[in-house]
Order: sequence, then C-alpha cells, then structure tokens
Amino acid sequence: MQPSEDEDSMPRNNEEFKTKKDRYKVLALLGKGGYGAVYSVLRLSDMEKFAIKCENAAACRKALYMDCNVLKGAAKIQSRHFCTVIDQAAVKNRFNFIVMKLIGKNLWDLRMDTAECRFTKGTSLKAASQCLISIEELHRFGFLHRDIKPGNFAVGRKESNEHHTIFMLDFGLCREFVKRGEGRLRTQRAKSQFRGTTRYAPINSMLEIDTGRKDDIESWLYMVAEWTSGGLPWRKFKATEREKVLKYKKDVRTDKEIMADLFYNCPLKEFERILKYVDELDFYSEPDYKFVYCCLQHAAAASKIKDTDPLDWDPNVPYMGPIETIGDGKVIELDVDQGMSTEVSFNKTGRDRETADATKRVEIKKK
Ligand SMILES: Nc1ncnc2c1ncn2[C@@H]1O[C@H](COP(=O)(O)OP(=O)(O)OP(=O)(O)O)[C@@H](O)[C@H]1O
Repeated sequence: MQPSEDEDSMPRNNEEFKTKKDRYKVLALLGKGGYGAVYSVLRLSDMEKFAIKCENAAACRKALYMDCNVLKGAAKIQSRHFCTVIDQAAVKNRFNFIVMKLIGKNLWDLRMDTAECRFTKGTSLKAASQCLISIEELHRFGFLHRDIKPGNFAVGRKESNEHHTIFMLDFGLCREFVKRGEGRLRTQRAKSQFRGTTRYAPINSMLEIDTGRKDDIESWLYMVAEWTSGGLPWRKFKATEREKVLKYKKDVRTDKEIMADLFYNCPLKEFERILKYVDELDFYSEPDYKFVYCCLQHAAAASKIKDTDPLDWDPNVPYMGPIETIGDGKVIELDVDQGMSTEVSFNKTGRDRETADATKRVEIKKK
C-alpha cells in the first residue's frame, strides 16, 4: 500500500514510538514547514525532552536525509550552533524522523515579540555575529544553506541555559559545494532552479544562477537588516512577486535612498561595506568571514555596545552567549558516516546519495 501523503500519517499528541535505542512520547507540534513537521517529545527512559523532525514517507524530496547529514557534520566539528541528533528511525508507511536537541523560539518569532518588531542594536549585532559564525561553520564542512532566514535560526531553551546561543535549523535545501574525495569545488552549473524564500533570496538565486558561499552571506545581510530596521523595503510583496522583489534588490545597489531604507536604523557605514564586499565576490570565492565579523564588531564599538549588554529576550541578565572566534572559511572534508542509517530504510534519491560518500580530510583550495 502506498503511504498516504496527507497529514494523518504525521504523529499525534501522546502517540508513542519505539526506536532501537529508546521510546518517545509525542507532546506537541512545534512547527510545520514545506517538507514536514517538528514536534516536542518525551524520551521515556529518562523523561528528558527532545524534538523530532518528521518527513512523510511518501515525500518525493528527501530533505530529512540532508538535515541528518548536515547535523552529523556539525557534530564532528563540535559546533555549538547546531542541534545534536541523538536518534533516528522510520515508522513504516507513515514518516521518517530524527530525534534532536529541543531548542526554543526562532528569531522571526522573537522579533515579533518586541514592541517595535525590531531588535535593539546590541541584540541585532550579537545575533548577527552568532548566525555568521554558524554559516562559516556550515561552509567549513562543505555545505551551502540556501535558505538563510530568521525562521531558520532559533535560540536554545532557558531550562538548559542555552537561551543566549543561536542554533541554525532546516537543512532541507542544503547543497554540497565541494567535490567529495577530490578536494575541489564543484563547478558552477549553467542554470539552477530558484530555491529558498523570495524575501531573503540572493539576487543570483532569483536569476536562477547557481549560488555559492557568498550568496548565503547576502541572505544573512537581508535577514540582519530586517531585524535591525523592523522590515525590509520589499516586505509588502508576496513570495510569488519575485520580479518586483528582484528589482528592489538590484535598485538597492544603485539608489542611495533605497539603500538607506534597507539599512534604516542599522549601522549604515558597516552594512554598506559588507554589501559592497559581498557583491565583489563570485561563485568560487572563499568569503572573508573575519572581515564581515570585524565590520560587526566595529559597528558595536561605534554604538558603545558592550559584550555583556543583555539580549532583548532576556533583558535582566548579562549576555552569556558562546565565547568563540570566527573561522577563516577553510573548507575541510569530514570523515562522515553514511548519514541516515540504512537500517531505517530511507529512500535516498540520487542527489542525496551524493552526500553520503565523504572520505578524506583535505583542504579545498581557492579556485
Ligand atoms: N530542534 C528543534 N527544537 C525546537 N523547535 C524546532 C526544532 N527544529 C525546528 N523547530 C521549529 O520548527 C520550525 C520548522 O522547522 P524546520 O525549519 O526545520 O522545518 P521545515 O519543515 O523544513 O520548515 P520550512 O519548510 O518552513 O523551512 C522552526 O521554525 C522551529 O520553530
């Protein structure tokens, strides 16, 4: 029997699932996306809470397989900005799932919780720095995100004292940009179908040009400008009005007034510098993440923001986010295993299989 594509196949509250490692009870739906749904669950062996991300077994695009591969890569470099996967399984004819660390609200919702729908400059820059570090780390182990947006970053839970740490989420649109085992970058494709979210998509993606590392940084800058200013100039357009949004994004580069609108309430000089820098890069460029990071630090110093200034969502406690420095963007190949274990019989598409055969550890040279 073919698995049903409808929502009935998804987990229900209080339903229990067994994997080889443990048993879990579903507590509540946390979020629903294009490719599945995320629920909080209770691990019955010790009553600890986790999140499960589920994907319908009938889904033709196996985004969960990519999620799992990326999160395992992140675990290898011991990043603090990615959830740990602790278990995985499939419920036959219903859904596949991974069990991971439970985290808190995403940055879209946190911005919406503020009085003016924007973060204070201190919070904006601290969140911007953590997100940039997570992007550099993702690139370091060979993946592009291709859907950088506030809903794909969330803070940890207060109960685990991680609510000052930002986690990157949702790797369903990720793509490896290195040729595994060959120690070189993949060649840019002549054309690439639009993926991602219109509002934050880089110009290249909207033009159906194959995207590289610098395009994730362009999206990051739109995201940061949005939460610092309170809204992007093209916010009134629908996701389907791609041409209008594209025109706006192009006009930002040539029209000072639109640029000022985009960077309203932002550290203008530094954000303009970042935009200009990103626009100078191409598909093969290794971005200078440290330069971008320094621009943020410079902006913070110029606005007299202190390292200990609290975050908007925890106003009475001095900032205690992770103390870390930004990497230099040198790509490494990880000795990752086969991603989702075969014992849970995931259907892998040809494209997904490409991600599963990582071998040696090499440094990828600049093209
Ligand atoms: N580990 C987690 N802990 C708590 N909440 C989570 C976790 N992972 C995801 N979420 C919540 O679920 C939402 C959807 O997650 P995610 O983006 O991974 O799913 P998706 O189905 O790929 O979504 P979309 O198609 O909208 O991008 C997130 O915005 C977040 O609020």
